[in-house]
Amino acid sequence: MLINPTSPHQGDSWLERNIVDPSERHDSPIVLETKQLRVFYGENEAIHEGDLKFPEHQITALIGPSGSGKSTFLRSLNRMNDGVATVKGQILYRGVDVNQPEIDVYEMRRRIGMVFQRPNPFSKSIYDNIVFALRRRGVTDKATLDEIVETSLKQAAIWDEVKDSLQKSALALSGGQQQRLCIARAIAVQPDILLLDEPASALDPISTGKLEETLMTLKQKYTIIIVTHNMQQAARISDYTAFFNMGRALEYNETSKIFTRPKVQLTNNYVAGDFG
Ligand SMILES: Nc1ncnc2c1ncn2[C@@H]1O[C@H](COP(=O)(O)OP(=O)(O)OP(=O)(O)O)[C@@H](O)[C@H]1O
Repeated sequence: MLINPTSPHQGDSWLERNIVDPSERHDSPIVLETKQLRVFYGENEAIHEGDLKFPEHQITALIGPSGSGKSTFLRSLNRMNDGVATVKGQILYRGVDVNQPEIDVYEMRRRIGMVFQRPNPFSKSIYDNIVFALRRRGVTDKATLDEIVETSLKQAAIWDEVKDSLQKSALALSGGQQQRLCIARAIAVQPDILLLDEPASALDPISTGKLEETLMTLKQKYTIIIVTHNMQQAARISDYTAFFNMGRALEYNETSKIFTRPKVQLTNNYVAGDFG
């Protein structure tokens, strides 16, 4: 079926969709799953079809044109949209719905951490950025904190650059270093999943390359879901890719298939650069 992306919305039937279930083709368990997800900003329904399953220790990229709902979808996964948007349907983290009223949101966000588009270190030392959440959780032993600082900075591939200046202000770091510091801060609390919303969009190509290398290493320990506008980046680093359009996940498959043999015409048009 030929689809014209500029066609007016004509109900569901005109859209082809092709969503795979990674658990059918991959040994990794599913750590996060959305079911019948719908997200509203007031009357405006920003997500109306986004049932996806995210496999453990894989990188999944969310791609699609501006305004297609990628960030809204991502931010719903750990309830960053609380108070801003209304979320309907289920978001199952290891089988538990994160939207249940009894969920401890603070603890849930420890397990499902987020790194934002612009690096947002606290106006504190590099060391204090990493230990901030740990101290709030009652960890005070200096040797323990020192060890976590070193491990987190090493995992985020920034240790060698900052190990001699841990007491320096985080704001004195370059943008790329600040973003890797924010990743170190997110992993210091031992999350299970890392959500990243266009983490390289404010970075130069060299910093972007370092960030991508870091993410490829981190997937050995964490499940990663990343929103990116950069198609090459999605192709380089992700195992699975979901293509969003007009509030729907239209196609979801292994990244190599999305970029070489997409099944939905609109995905093909998008990855070929015909619109966006
Ligand atoms: N805080 C908000 N309040 C009201 N509407 C919003 C809000 N955030 C997003 N939207 C709307 O929801 C829709 C999806 O936006 P969203 O930012 O999720 O898309 P996106 O695919 O991430 O776009 P981009 O690639 O430009 O960041 C858009 O119509 C947008 O205007």
